[in-house]
Amino acid sequence: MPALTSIRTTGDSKIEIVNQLLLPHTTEFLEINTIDEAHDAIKTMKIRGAPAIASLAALAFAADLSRVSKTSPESLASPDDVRAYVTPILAHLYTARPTAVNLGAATRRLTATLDASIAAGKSAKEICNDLISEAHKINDEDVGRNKSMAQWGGDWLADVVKKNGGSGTELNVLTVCNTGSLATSGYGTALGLITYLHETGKLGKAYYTQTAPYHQGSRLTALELQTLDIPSVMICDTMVGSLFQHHNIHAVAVGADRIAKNGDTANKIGTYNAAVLAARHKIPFIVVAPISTVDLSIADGSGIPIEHRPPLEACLVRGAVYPPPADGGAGKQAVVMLTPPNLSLEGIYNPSFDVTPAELITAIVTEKGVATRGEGETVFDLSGVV
Ligand SMILES: CSC[C@@H](O)[C@@H](O)C(=O)COP(=O)(O)O
Repeated sequence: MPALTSIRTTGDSKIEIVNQLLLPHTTEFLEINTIDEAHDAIKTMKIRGAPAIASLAALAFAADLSRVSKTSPESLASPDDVRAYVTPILAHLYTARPTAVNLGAATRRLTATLDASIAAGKSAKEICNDLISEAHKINDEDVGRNKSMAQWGGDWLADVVKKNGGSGTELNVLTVCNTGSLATSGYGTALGLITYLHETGKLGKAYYTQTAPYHQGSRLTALELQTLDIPSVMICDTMVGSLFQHHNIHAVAVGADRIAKNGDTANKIGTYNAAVLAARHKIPFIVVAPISTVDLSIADGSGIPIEHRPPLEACLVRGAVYPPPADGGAGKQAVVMLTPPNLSLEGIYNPSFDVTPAELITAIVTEKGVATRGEGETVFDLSGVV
């Protein structure tokens, strides 16, 4: 089966996303026709995953600019008009989710394009064309770099295992959350590494946590692995320690929402738990993320803004009613409350991300290669990598 997709586009302005809140039981494509619809889709997690939200923001921006250039060209008559129009849009898109730096990297990159095109003395129309083409690049370049990261990381892991006396095949890799085609523009980051190992005959099994409370693992990673026919095992989030005690796991591979200059990494809640346990069991812990996820303006993890989701989200699970209908179709979609009625929402802690300190990370893989810590170092120096 072909890999899943999070965003599809037709022409220069039709954008559709798969509503990830309804997966894996219902595949519903939603049209994104305005900047506000893109902002809402990102904020409410109809689309999620650091690279995918940056791609949607960029594509929605391009579609909007292209539409306005055609329908009311008089509002974009001068370079100053273009700046006045696009600046608040980029600022608004940036507010949709705070932790994933890729969104900010995309809006900053578009602002830099605007500044450069204005400084070069271009006409308003040329500036708009530059912005639209740069926005498309943000989406288009994602798949290629994911494939590079997957290869760098997959080959590196096989070598490490061989150096430690293993065969470098039948590799069992645990992942957290969802980092595949649904979280990116295609192929994925950590899930891309797992896919690469599978494609090159080096994978034993992919293990993945359910990833409560949003269940990106049991809803999305399960679906992606099933679609790609990759042998896999799901575990509950609480089972990571048991898995490491009883099974031969060769690595943990995760994505990232923001990586500080010293390598401290924010990723889906539960990643830090897995890293602590991996260190205890001497299992390599690999972060796979594009360069755009590295934020050199933040010295260490204490400066990374952590999104707290609405408390109610931690009380709910989404899925389909069980048992499914006899005709083999998906059951009716349902949202079920797990907690007692009237439980105070003030008594619920719901951070969406945690920060794994660099000293627990064995390698950070980007499209440029594999960065490791120096001998005896507890941090990375990523300034040379970006
Ligand atoms: C390639 S995706 C990397 C991260 O964005 C991913 O691991 C993650 O934490 C996603 O969180 P989400 O809250 O689902 O957007």
